[in-house]
Amino acid sequence: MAEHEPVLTAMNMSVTYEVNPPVRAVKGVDLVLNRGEILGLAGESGCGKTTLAYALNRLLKPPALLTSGSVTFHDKGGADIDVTKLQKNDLREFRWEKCSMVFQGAMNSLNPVISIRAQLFDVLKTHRPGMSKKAMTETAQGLLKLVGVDPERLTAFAHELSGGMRQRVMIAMALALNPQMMIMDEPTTALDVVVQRGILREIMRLREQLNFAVIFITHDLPLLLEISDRIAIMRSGEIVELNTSKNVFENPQHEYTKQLLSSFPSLLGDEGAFVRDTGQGAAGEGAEDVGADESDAALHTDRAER
Ligand SMILES: Nc1ncnc2c1ncn2[C@@H]1O[C@H](COP(=O)(O)OP(=O)(O)OP(=O)(O)O)[C@@H](O)[C@H]1O
Repeated sequence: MAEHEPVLTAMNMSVTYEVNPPVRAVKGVDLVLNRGEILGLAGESGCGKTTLAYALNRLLKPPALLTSGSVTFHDKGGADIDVTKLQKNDLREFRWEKCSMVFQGAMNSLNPVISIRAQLFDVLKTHRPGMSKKAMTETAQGLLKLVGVDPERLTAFAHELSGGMRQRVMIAMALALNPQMMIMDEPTTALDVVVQRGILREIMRLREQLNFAVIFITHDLPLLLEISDRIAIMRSGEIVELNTSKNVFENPQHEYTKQLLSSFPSLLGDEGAFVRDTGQGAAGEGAEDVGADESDAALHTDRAER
């Protein structure tokens, strides 16, 4: 659960795409992510969610330009890291060791010609150079187990895994160096609903177990209401409302939040249609869920990948 101790503080973030005419995609955004919390970032397509995430992780490329803002990472060792000033190795280390990212299409970015083991080993060899082969194997097996994939699958190639399993492997990679925070940008959108739910439960269970914080980006507000501690509502490059999930749902303040809520009819159904998962139940369900999800993943692989 969230401890109200910040792990990341972003102030006055503004990003412009320097095209003609310029697009001001993010405008003066302040955001604090607390240690161990899931912070949902919601808003319709094009409102600037991905651009903001890239700015936080220093992944912006031209024509995107950070025109203002600071990002401070509060390391668990006590040091404050000015992310906007990090260079080369320090930036590389920050991106995987402290703050990792899972993208929507991540599962398609697995290398098709080398095994899952080789890809996990690559991460470990680069960031943990002294690690023995035995230790790397154990770590890689442990990571797959963590995300509910049979460690036997280490020798598999990407095409031998379902879409759901590949996305789980990407989450394992993002977890490989035990980061303090993760940015997940539509990590399950390309998957069918059953596989999606299995992975979301897994993410919630893992965050209970490992206590990393998550910025979870999606346009799917009902999903965020279920999994997030707090939700930031973004519109036209600005965060117009930021509150606990409960308050966003029960007592939305901004007109746009109200509109967004009303655009999901399922949220307005009979009482009981909306059930917020506390994460407690999810922790115990992990193992069972994996089996269900894997068989479903196998059944629906084609659909998930279309
Ligand atoms: N390379 C680019 N050049 C110009 N404008 C861009 C570029 N990339 C994004 N934009 C614009 O920046 C704004 C924010 O885009 P962004 O992708 O961050 O939104 P988003 O909320 O993540 O959308 P989605 O949910 O569709 O991914 C949009 O108006 C988009 O058209």
